[in-house]
Amino acid sequence: MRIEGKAFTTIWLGDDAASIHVIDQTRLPHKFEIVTISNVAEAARAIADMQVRGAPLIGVTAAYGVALAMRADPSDGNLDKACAILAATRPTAVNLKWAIESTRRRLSGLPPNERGPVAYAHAAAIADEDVALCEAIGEHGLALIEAAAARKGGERVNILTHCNAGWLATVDWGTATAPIYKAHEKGVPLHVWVDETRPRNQGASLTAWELNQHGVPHTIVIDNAGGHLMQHGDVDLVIVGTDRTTASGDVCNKIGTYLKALAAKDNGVPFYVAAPSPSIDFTMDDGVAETPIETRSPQEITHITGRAADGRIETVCLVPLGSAAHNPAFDVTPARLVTGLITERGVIAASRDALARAFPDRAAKPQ
Ligand SMILES: CSC[C@H](O)[C@@H](O)C(=O)COP(=O)(O)O
Repeated sequence: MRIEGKAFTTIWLGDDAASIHVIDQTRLPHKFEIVTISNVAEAARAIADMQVRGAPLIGVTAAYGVALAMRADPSDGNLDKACAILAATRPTAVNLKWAIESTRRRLSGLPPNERGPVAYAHAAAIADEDVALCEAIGEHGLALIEAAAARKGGERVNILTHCNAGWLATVDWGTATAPIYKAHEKGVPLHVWVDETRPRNQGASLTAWELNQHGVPHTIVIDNAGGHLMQHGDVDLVIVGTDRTTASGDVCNKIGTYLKALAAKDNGVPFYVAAPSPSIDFTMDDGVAETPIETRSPQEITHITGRAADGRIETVCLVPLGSAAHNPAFDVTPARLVTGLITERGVIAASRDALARAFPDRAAKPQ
């Protein structure tokens, strides 16, 4: 993707071929700052503090985190320690576990002196694969947007999205945004309703920022507006991402996604989930009962950060002193509410059979 005319991915290797660089997503949309990560503790902190976020990017960052640890000390003990530190950062996005386990499998049989270079190559391969998966999702999702445009006789297609399942959540393209970028590039008239996504406002701060960078027409709405827009025919399709989709097609995604799916069902609006295979957890079945839901700090609800008129970044309190706040960061949308999963292998039903048919290689194997 291009930021102010310059091509960027969201994570890249430093000139020393050891440290990695990422965009600090806690500073957007106000400041575009690049952070250097030089060791596994810094990688873990960047994930936990959400300087990097979004399921696919969390996975890639963790893979590089293991590589940084192996460069410092390639012993078995340090491999275990690095994997444990990274795995403890965020519980919900399965890409984290997937990337750590994939890296551990790749390294465990190797002599320690080979582990550093192999770990870097493996992290780079995971990053490259993420770009390819997102691009394939883009092509399959493009067909859905083109079909909607054809149904509307060429009138603009209104797409609603939640949180940031965009370029910033991945290495490139995004998951939910890949079809949008592909359609926009192809000249399909479209407009995106961007849910602000309280409490951290990934929609208003991140999705809006990247759509702006790419000239995609969009409008930010409060999280509660989606049902109203759907009732009035203002949403043609919903496309969201996923942090963990189970073998039966239940979709865990940013808190508030479930309510959008209910409103979409009630209004006959197609509800699609862009789901690259590393976000599918074939070891899990019942998403509501089994998905570990991250609870984040109440301060994300009670306080808000923004840019003051004089340009200073300020954090202010929104609530009465003494009120409690509870901050579950994800919810689960049952498969019955999902029109389809846009995977790298095509658009499929959110069902056990369809997932097993599309991914026979993954469905049979332990994660
Ligand atoms: C493609 S990333 C996964 C989701 O689609 C995204 O919306 C999301 O929930 C990210 O959560 P975050 O808590 O910002 O890491």
